[in-house]
Amino acid sequence: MSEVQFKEGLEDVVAGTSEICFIDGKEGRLVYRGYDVRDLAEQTTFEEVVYLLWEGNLPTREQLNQFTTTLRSMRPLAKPVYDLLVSVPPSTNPMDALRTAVSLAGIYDPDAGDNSYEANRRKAMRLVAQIPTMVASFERRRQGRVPIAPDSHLSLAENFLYMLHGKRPEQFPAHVFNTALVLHADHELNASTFAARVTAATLSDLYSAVTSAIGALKGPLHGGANEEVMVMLQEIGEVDHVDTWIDNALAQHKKIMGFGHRVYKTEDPRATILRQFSRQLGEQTGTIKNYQMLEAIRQTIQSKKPLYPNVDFYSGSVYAALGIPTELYTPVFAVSRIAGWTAHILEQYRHNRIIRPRAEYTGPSHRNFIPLDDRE
Ligand SMILES: CC(=O)SCCNC(=O)CCNC(=O)[C@H](O)C(C)(C)COP(=O)(O)OP(=O)(O)OC[C@H]1O[C@@H](n2cnc3c(N)ncnc32)[C@H](O)[C@@H]1OP(=O)(O)O
Ligand SMILES: O=C([O-])CC(=O)C(=O)O
Repeated sequence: MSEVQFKEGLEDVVAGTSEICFIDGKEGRLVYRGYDVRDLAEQTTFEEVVYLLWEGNLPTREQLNQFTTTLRSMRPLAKPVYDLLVSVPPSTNPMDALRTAVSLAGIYDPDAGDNSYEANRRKAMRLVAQIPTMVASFERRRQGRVPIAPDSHLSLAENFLYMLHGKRPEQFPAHVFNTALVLHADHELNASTFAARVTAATLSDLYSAVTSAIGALKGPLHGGANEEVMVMLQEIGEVDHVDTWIDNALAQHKKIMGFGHRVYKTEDPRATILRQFSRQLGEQTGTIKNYQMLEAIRQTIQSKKPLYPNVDFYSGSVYAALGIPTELYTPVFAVSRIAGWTAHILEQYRHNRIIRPRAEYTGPSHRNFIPLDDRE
């Protein structure tokens, strides 16, 4: 029998060191490179946060101009990647389309095969620039429409909404979407980032690491929960039905999507900010019912259990108010989290040791071998 101690789900296990992101789960604080996410949320562009996560410091205006100019020039997709996205069946799950497009993009990356730091930094930039184009192009395909080419005059947040809807967004929706991207950019060793680091730690390439991460993000216990919250709202239907629906779900020990967190033992600070946007945008766009139902769910749950909303609880209602279809909520998470994944992959390459934990063996101990013809 193994002498190795184990914690189910690796709860509270410290699996590495990182300079990128700090979470105070008791106080409900999220910090990127020393900056509280509440300060960054209202005052920075997503591009500044990408720079911060990668470089460790906020850029000067000149550095930011150079950085965004390069990012904007990298938005168009390689032709085979574009062709893939407009040819897979429209019924394809958008996360599957994104995972496959990212994997294919790795083959056509001009730095493919080069695992130097500089090449990986350029690959990371291409992915931050191109994942929005991939997600929007596939959404147009799903709708039976022609993809819209990126507009290099627009910020990353504005350009994504433009590629989705075919018109430049108003200032407030673009600001809200930018803030959502800032809030989702990194979160320490969450499941998808851990998957990315495990792959990178074998010294596999950056695209393989990001493909691993996308697969992990898709699951409903992680990034996929934001879509499940909207499915739950549709199932409940009316604010008046919330109490009964939640009572039944809890009695059946069902997990309420968008609630609970491995690290936060209080409200997720990102949920607090997104709740305000959910209400504001809900009032402005006639989608306030989503917010009202979410608040009724929160009150019902919190009257029974010390459980708190996480980032996925309100994000869908914000995206719905921005005209983003439910099936895109998790891909939109990837549009932002690519910043954190790549920051962690680059950090892993800089101080690498293969990640290889142990398992506590719970199978049978010694058994006598029986030749094939003697087995019953
Ligand atoms: C971006 C993100 O990934 S944020 C997370 C998104 N995921 C979700 O919203 C899915 C719903 N939530 C969950 O499944 C979980 O809370 C997770 C996966 C986020 C965290 O899981 P864990 O840290 O393993 O917590 P665990 O499942 O052990 O829950 C601890 C206790 O809280 C309860 N609990 C946790 N989350 C929920 C929930 N969403 N609904 C109901 N009860 C819950 C559990 O039943 C358990 O209760 P018990 O001790 O009486 O058995
Ligand atoms: O940290 C986690 O486990 C999940 C999460 O909130 C995130 O990835 O943003």
